[in-house]
Amino acid sequence: KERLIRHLSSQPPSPSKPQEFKIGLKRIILSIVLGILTGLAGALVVALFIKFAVQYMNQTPILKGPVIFSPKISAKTLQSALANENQLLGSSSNGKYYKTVLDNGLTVAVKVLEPFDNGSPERQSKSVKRRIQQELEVLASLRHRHLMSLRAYVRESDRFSLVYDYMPTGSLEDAMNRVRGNQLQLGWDVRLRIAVGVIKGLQYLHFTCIPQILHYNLKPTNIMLDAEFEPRLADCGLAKLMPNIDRATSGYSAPECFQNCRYTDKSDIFSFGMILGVLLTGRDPADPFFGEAASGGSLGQWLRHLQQAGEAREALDKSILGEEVEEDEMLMAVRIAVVCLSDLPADRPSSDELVPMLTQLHSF
Ligand SMILES: Nc1ncnc2c1ncn2[C@@H]1O[C@H](COP(=O)(O)OP(=O)(O)OP(=O)(O)O)[C@@H](O)[C@H]1O
Repeated sequence: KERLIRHLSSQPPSPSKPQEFKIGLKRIILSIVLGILTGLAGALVVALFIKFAVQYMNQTPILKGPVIFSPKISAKTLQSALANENQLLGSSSNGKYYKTVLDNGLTVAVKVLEPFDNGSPERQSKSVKRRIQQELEVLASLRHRHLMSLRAYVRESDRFSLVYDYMPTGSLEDAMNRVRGNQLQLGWDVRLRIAVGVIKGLQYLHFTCIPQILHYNLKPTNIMLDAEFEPRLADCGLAKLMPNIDRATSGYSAPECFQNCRYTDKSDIFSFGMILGVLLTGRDPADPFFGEAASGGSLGQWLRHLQQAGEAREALDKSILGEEVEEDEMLMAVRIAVVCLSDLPADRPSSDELVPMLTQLHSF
């Protein structure tokens, strides 16, 4: 009996070491598997959440009527002004610009874009409208001294109208046409100020905006001038916005645009080089002179040829020649224009590099 009591009171025989190890291993494996399963379930929940969030964002309602970003404009005055017959300012395959006076006396320029939809299915057309609407919200949020601010937009069916401030001085194209017709004198200091303003506007789009915004259609008709001839870039990003817009037909477009290659910030820089060339020479790139063999076939080739031959002075607009110091600046500016007009995008400087290059030409 004594032996039985001693046996009952003693501890149960402890499991042997390998058994203990096996149990521990099982527990570890079980916790790893459970951990992986929980992780996978969590990832699935997050992925589903993102999917629904994206779907929800895509489902943002398509706004009808005017969307206003300026306190000076009301939806009612804008709609009644748009219903009137307005003065045509400019026209292209992408749309028409009209001058409109609102009831409160404010004069605005309205770009009526060509309808973006040509019989595509309802769902596709809705997603295009949503995308355009989202992009317009981004464009409306841009604020820079050298950019035209989008003041409002109106969507009617499959057509968008964009509202900007009216600029009485018109565009750089208008100003250069008056210079060519001897109706306006634009000195080198003003022309350089215009070039600096344009490149600062591009620098903002290329380096301050996140994600980067490209202009896609930089040319003198899209550079507005204020009363002091300070430039403001118009139609920023519009060419990308509209699915059926005519993109690569401007004489200011980079060679890669015609070869169906990727459009980059350096393609905008090529257009800037053309604009600098126009400011320096006073010539229109569409001038028949550039069609002749003697000119090399384009404003860019002509400038490059004269610069390499050490005859860049020949290219300068006679009406801006004068002081020697200024002429040195102009010759430096010709070199800058030529490098911006390089065939290879990688050989062109960025807008960030061009701002100091141009501002250092002259102390502003
Ligand atoms: N905000 C504005 N204020 C005053 N005039 C303007 C304004 N916006 C445009 N214009 C006038 O309209 C002209 C440009 O018209 P439009 O944009 O239709 O031509 P485009 O630039 O050749 O076309 P696109 O930009 O579609 O390729 C300018 O040269 C200018 O005379």
